[in-house]
Amino acid sequence: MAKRKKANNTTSFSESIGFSKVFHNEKLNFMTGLASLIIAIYMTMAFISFFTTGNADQSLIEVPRAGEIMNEKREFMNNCGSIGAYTAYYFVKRCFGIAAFLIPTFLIMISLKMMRVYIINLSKWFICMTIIMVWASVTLAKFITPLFPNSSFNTGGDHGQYIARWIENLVGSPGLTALLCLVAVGFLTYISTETIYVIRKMLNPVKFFTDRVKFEISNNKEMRLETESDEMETEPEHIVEDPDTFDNPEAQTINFDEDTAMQDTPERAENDNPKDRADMTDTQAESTKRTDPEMDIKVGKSEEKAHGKKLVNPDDEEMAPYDPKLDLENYHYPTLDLLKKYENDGKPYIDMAEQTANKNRIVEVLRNFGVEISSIKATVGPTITLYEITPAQGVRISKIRNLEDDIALSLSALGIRIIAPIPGKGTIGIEVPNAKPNIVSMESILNSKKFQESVMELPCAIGKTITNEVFMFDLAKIPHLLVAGATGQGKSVGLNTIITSMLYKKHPAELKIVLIDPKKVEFSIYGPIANHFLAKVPDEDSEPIITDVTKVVRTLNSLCKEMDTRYDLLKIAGARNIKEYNKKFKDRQLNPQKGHKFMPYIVVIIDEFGDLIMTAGKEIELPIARIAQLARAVGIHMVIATQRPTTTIITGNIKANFPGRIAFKVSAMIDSKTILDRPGANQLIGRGDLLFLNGNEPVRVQCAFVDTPEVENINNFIARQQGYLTPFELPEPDTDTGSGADGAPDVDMQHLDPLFEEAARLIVLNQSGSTSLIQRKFSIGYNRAGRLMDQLEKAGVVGAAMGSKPREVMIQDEVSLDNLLNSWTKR
Ligand SMILES: Nc1ncnc2c1ncn2[C@@H]1O[C@H](COP(=O)(O)OP(=O)(O)OP(=O)(O)O)[C@@H](O)[C@H]1O
Repeated sequence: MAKRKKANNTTSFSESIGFSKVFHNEKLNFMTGLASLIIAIYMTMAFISFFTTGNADQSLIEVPRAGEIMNEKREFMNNCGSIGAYTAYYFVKRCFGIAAFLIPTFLIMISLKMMRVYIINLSKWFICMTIIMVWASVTLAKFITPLFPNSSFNTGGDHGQYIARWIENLVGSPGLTALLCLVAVGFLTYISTETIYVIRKMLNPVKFFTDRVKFEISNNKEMRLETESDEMETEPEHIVEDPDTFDNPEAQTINFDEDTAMQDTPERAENDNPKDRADMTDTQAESTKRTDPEMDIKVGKSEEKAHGKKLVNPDDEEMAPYDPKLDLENYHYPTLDLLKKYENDGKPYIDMAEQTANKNRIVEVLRNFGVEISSIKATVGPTITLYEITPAQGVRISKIRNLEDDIALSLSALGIRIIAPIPGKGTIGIEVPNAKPNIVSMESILNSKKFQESVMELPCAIGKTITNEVFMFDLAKIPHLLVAGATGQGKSVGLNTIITSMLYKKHPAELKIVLIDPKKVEFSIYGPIANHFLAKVPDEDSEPIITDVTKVVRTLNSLCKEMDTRYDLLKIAGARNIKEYNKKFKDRQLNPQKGHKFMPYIVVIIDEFGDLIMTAGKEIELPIARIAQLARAVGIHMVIATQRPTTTIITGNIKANFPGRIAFKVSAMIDSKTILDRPGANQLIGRGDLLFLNGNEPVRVQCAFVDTPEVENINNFIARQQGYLTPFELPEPDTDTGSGADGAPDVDMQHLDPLFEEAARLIVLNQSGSTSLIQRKFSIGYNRAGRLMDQLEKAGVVGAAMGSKPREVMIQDEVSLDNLLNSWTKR
């Protein structure tokens, strides 16, 4: 698992003022938040009281005497005592005047955030409030205080007065006024671009009343229609930039390319139609002339509507498409400021001396072995440099391939890999690890245009290639992924990277994750988002992350059942896959009363799959293979990880059904062959260096690094928002016994399970008819425990199954149980 990494990174505001650590402890957070709230209220009361008592208390504060602060004789008039008087004196009188009220206001915001009442972007509010406070203090001192010449109270405080006087000395009163206006306008523009329109309107009011519609053609490719009117009935469309969501300006910029826009927007396509063009009125046609950008448009009187008969089917009228996100319509996707930035993020560090030395050594070694090359080119990646060699005419590729170890020796570096030839190019690649590897941050990956603009169903951005491109794949297309690598080489970080990138793109209504974690520690950080993103079989045990081996079988069987149900629904709906089905459902072509429902994607992530196979063997392998074979079309995808890439764990059955493979560094070539069907993974350098295979040739990728605090931040961000009431419920799996005529299962009571008697005693002693209790106590699989339970039902020890609840225990004490058991064993 990712250890906490100390990196030289830029810290966020909350980190720098020490809040980020506090934010991780819920109780501490709450109490600190509550304390700040009380302090803020106290400050506000002291400030208010200052207006009536400030003068009286001033002399006591300015000429302090020993012990006076104890206020034993109640010399201080302020309602909040001597501390209140001092606080108010300092902040209101000495600092910001009336504007000092913003200090307790900001404190209230901090407390509300810490108590998780609201999600507040504190850094943004801090900047805004500081600007307002400083500005207001100077403005009040300049303009309001002179209105009350007899008052000893200065509305802008000493700070305002001092700054106002200082600027006035430099630029005079008009200069100060202009400066204050400029700051105000600049600030309002920062808050909202609407300010620009208002100011334009104020500067040229006549034009705004006369020119209500204007066409603006900014360049040949773009044609923008700006309609500005005082009585605008429809709001102009703005692209709202949410600074909280993504701070990559490039990715937020939407370029409208003429060609694609014409294809994409139906309105444009219509206008492009020659017939429609002919129908355009002269006035409209003229409006598109670029040489005549300004014109009036008269809207002709529209035809009167027919009354009486309804032209539209009343049922169709309300058929707005179904939106699965409506349940959590205020859900905010995690923001990029939750992730860390690193030094040199995204930019490879190029050490020219190192590059030249490597090049010289490669050329020299090859020459020593009689291989001449005609050119060599280096591409520096985050952790690896690729040297592309073009051999001289007549040189055999196999000759260079055989020199792998010699080149590695001469470069005295581990992790050299030779790709001969590079697919699609007539060159040979030699990958050499950089002396100073760069960390690829998750932030740099998710903040890329490629990720933000991706329209993949399940986008997984896992890192950067050697050429520094963001590497992504669509898990929905893969459709199942096998991750393997020796311990400590970056598997867990890799799994977190996959989960994180999906969390950044998917709404809780669209994605459900089943987390299986036999190691018990890897996925526990995802506990807080259980009600948003996790799925589980309903059980008396509320833990949504499955750590118990016996429960894994149950969950996998349940997933098989969900898969079968989904296939049935797809069949009835006449859809070939989940995408088509969900589209039909959204278009309201499927009736929810007939069992149809919106299907979220389900991603099953199993860490340490090897452990499971060792303990439960076929019981695990069979459902996994079944899901892997069939579940693709119904949106169930699997990612399984193991640190033991042996053929006993990654069996032929598993391999055949997991076309997507990620190999982190492994110790032996044979392991690499097991995962990738070829060597290569044994030559990686670890720490997230991986080979991704899906089809032909593996791609070398440096996995993005996301550490535990980052994942916690993301999860807390999601957890603070409204979620569903429970994790997504998977169906109760079937036990493999049928039902008898009496409703009780068809059970073979001639061959009682050897654990029958012990299980009966366990149930009676605990007075709990729980299958998982039997599983846990005897460390047996779900199927066997289920069969035992059925035998106990038939014997009359427990009642019938009651869904996910434990069964009723029919025998109250051991004496009655002994009698019952005797009767059964005698038969
Ligand atoms: N992409 C990465 N970039 C930089 N360092 C990494 C990366 N991935 C992993 N590391 C480093 O390697 C360490 C081990 O990673 P990780 O915990 O993911 O290994 P693992 O294969 O899951 O090990 P185990 O199987 O024992 O859990 C991390 O703490 C981190 O220091």
